[in-house]
Amino acid sequence: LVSEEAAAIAYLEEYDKLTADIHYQYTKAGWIYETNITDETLANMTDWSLKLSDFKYREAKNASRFDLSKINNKNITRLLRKVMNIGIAASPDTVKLKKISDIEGEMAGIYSTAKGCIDVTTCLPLEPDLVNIIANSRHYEELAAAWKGWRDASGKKMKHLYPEYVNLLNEAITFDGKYEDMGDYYRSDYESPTFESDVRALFQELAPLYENLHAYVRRKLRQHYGADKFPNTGHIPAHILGNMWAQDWTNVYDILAPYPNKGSNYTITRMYKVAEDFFTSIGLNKMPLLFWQKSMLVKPIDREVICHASAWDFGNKRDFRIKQCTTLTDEQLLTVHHEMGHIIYYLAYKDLPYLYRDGANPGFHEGMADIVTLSFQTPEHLKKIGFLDDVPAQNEGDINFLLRMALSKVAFLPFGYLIDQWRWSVFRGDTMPDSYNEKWWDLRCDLQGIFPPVERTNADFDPGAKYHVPGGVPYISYFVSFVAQFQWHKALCKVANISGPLHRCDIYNNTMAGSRLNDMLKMGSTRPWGEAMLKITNGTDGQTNKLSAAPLLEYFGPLLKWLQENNRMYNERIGWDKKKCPNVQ
Ligand SMILES: C[C@H](NC(=O)O)C(=O)O
Ligand SMILES: [Zn+2]
Repeated sequence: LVSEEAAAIAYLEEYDKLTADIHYQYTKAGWIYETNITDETLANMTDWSLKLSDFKYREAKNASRFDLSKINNKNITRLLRKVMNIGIAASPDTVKLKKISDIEGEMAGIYSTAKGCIDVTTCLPLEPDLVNIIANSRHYEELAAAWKGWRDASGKKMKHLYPEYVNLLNEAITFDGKYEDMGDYYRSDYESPTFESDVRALFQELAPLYENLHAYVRRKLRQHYGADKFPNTGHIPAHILGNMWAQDWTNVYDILAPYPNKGSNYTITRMYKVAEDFFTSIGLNKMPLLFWQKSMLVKPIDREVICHASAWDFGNKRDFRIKQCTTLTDEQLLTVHHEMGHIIYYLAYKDLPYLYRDGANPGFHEGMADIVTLSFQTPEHLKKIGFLDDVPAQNEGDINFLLRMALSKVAFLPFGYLIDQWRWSVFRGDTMPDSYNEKWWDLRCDLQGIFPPVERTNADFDPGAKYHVPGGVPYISYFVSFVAQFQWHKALCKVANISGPLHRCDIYNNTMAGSRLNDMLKMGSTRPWGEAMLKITNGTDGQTNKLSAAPLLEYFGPLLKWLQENNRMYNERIGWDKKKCPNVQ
């Protein structure tokens, strides 16, 4: 009699090959669609997504024949559970699954081909045109036109699709009774029953830092745009923060503090080479030749593409790509490092069983994508790589540098937190279609302290104006990433014996830091993520296997002190009226 375990091992070996092959086909179909949006490429992608669902459904049935209670090898049972954890593919109703793919394809198509009109004759794509207006214009009305134009052309156009999308996802995911709703399924990636309350506690711990940054930025923007633009509720207009979603404020740094513009002696390829050089300097992998041959690094001129930057693992251990409509800005240099960080993670775990080729949790993959940005943005480093012509060290003191980092790493926190607060409440049925937009602005006004520059009603669908909502991509992973990356930065700087304040630490060229990081990366998702966290933080002054806001607060400690003094000196109110939102019905 073949033991249950031996039979399971034989099955998993066969499964590993089959799943890699079909995922290769599915990923290739996705790539062909995203880099050339047509009816045919959409149909082909939908066809492969249904083939993949069929495969998952069939193999989940096959794997369920094993009696897990008779297998005490934790690795085998973890793999078998992953074969059976198939999300919405658990639904046998392939008509509904096809409908879900069709709606997703339609929403992604609307989002990626939308042209926002800034006046009666000028309609522009999001990237790079509208993004550049929001980043560079300093005219209130021009910014408002781009902000409104984008939302009218994207979210508003897909509003009618979202209610059915939510219902179909919930029907499919609750079919086998494992999950309460689609939000419950998304959260299960973190393998923790307390995950939702853990992230809420982290957010509350970080709120005072955000509120002090918000107060300072509001005062400086009020000086620039005039007090009449700022309601006495304390909110900041959503469209003057340099980013279409007000999630990253680095583009208005020039209003907030004097700082030289970025160097012009850069090319797109050099941006990628600089990023690669950082990873190889700490002992991590180079990009494979295929990466340079197959990636799409600039926006094509002859076809519609999905411009939102992304990193791709084709599942055959060789083919890894980035798709990015790269432009020459420092925000984009961050994104280049971000997407390449994903590729480094893929390369670190590429020889694991397919089921383990994943981040320890989704936030870890995003955290790895960002971790080097905490080192490479130090002024000394930027000068070293020539991205800055000259860093006026006397102006670029600690506070200016920390302020700049806070405009991306602190400003983001409420946004990274709130998207899935909205989405989870929709999947739970707490937020119904007739209050989608109202709930969205409740959260944006309450947690981010911003308000819409033009009237919003429930005819609008502003969540749909952010890529990840029509894209069906979870977002809490970015919030988790922003917390975890500072834990890792602190630990790696300790391992690298780099002393001094955390925000001045640069692990460039430090292979001890790189090898400690790689120890975590090569684990993939073989173990629950707390063990992966310990792999990095182990033995570095009291960090544990949990998420902790302490390293982020330590990194920005000097800035918080300065902000509190500055806000007090100008008698600037901290915070805003959380339950009042101007311009929202
Ligand atoms: C932070 C997130 N990054 C990403 O999608 O890669 C975003 O762009 O909204
Ligand atoms: Zn990412």
